[in-house]
Amino acid sequence: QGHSQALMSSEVHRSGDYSCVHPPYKVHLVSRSPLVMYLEGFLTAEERGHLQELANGQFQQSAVAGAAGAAAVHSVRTSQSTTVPRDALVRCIEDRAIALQGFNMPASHLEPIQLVRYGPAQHYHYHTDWFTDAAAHATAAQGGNRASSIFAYVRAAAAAAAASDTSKANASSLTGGGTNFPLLDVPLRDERWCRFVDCDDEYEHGVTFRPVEGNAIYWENLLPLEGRRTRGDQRTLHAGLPVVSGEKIGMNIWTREAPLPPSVRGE
Ligand SMILES: O=C(O)CCC(=O)C(=O)O
Ligand SMILES: [Fe+2]
Repeated sequence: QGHSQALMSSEVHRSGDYSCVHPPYKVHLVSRSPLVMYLEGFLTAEERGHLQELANGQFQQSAVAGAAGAAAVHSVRTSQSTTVPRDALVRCIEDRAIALQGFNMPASHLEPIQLVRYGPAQHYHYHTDWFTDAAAHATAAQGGNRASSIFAYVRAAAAAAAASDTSKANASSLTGGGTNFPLLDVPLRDERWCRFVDCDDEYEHGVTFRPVEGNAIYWENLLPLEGRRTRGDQRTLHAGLPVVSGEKIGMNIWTREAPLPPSVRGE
């Protein structure tokens, strides 16, 4: 009796034998300005496994938005990426991203969830998630700019060995691959942070988050100007540092200022 009441009062969506049950993740404030929050346990092991299945065989060389407005494959981002189709589990993660941001933003503000994969030596050089070339990428018709980012660690492990491959190279666990925010001026002095951030890092280098499976970083990309105008916050500059060994898979959820056109958002 108590059990079924608990199920009824929490939000449970069913689709086939899948139920959307949000994990009780913990939020740790990293910075008030820019707003950065650390989300411990944002993705469950089931979700991480399912996301990797959806992406299996789909990864392609990542594109970077180029100055001419065309997506260009560029050495600043040597990882591979893919968007994932929106099934019941992916919708569950989207619901969580909306709830985190105050419930009242429609799902149409969310870009399709993107996964990004890095092998040894692969990295994403310093960039902002907000578009610096707003005229090309952030018009009202395109949903405006990227108001917030959620970056989660889906996989941080030894590379999945090919069945035929017994070499030791594939067996080494993930080293490197942190997410560095060089302009984030927040000395995280409590040693409890050291599970999540690189406490050995030089003070001048801002904050480097360790790739910890299931955990995520949330931050806001834009600062208000007068009226409804906004500008990008340069302090959100960040990089995916080079992976040294193993494999890293991350998940991006980008929230736009306004609804995306259905052609971008999908169903
Ligand atoms: O890989 C990382 O740690 C960061 C990735 C990133 O910033 C992005 O995909 O926009
Ligand atoms: Fe980024």
